[in-house]
Amino acid sequence: MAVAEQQTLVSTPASGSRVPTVIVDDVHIVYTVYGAGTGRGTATAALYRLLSRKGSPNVRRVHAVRGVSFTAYRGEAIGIIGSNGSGKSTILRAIAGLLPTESGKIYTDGQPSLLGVNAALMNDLTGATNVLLGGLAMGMSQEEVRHRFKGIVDFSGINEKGDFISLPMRTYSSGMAARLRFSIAAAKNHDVLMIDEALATGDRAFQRRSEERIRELRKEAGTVFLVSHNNNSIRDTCDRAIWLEKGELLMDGPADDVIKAYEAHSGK
Ligand SMILES: Nc1ncnc2c1ncn2[C@@H]1O[C@H](COP(=O)(O)OP(=O)(O)OP(=O)(O)O)[C@@H](O)[C@H]1O
Repeated sequence: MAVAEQQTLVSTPASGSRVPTVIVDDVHIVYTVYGAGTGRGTATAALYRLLSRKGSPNVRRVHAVRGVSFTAYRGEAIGIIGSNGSGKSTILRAIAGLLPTESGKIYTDGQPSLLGVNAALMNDLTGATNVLLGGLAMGMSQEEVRHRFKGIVDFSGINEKGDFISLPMRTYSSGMAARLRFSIAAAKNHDVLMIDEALATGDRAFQRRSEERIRELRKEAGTVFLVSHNNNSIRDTCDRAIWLEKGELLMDGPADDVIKAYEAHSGK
């Protein structure tokens, strides 16, 4: 794989002008899948090929993002919408520097944090130890994590029904794990914070707290990207939305307008 085309943005804004935090310039992203079938024939034929182990392993390319360009500015919360497989997670992973681009360039101001990846949570360790590790992984000092510990646990709501924070993460439901991950990540101010469907797993009370925190993070001058299939979540937290479909950018504009067009398209 080629080296990721993510570059640091050196911004020297004139006073009063908007400060760009992420520039995505005509980006194409292609996954290479090794050992894939050719896609021809029936499922039975594919199973036969698999069992007979004949032929060389096939390589297939999935062109997930096609010529996408946009600029994000400080203080914006941008919703990324589109149907399943339209390239939303892929573009976020590329902005985080986790995927190389096939062509095009991504410039970022600081290190973007992709929620769920930067907070390196470990299943066999307790929630409490994960709060410490996650905080350290995000660059906080031990003192800072200790100072924020209670706030993080309270925000997550993990201890609402008993002392769960001292149990290993593997005993948590997927919703509880997602809430703790969000709470750790949201404890720090980020230049660019990207949240991929994290809000979908929490209950309504947690979603409200998270949306409030996203609004605060925006005020603290960061840029927030939110990938979600919940259009109301996007409407409540984002002023701008980007609509991807089959890897292409179909629309970029005020969240209300873009969601309206998307809903009309998807018949919701
Ligand atoms: N690791 C991978 N290897 C190969 N192809 C992949 C990989 N991850 C995603 N893809 C493909 O890239 C395309 C875009 O996927 P992506 O996960 O970015 O979509 P998405 O819009 O986030 O979807 P969803 O709403 O279902 O989460 C899809 O065709 C998918 O099959």
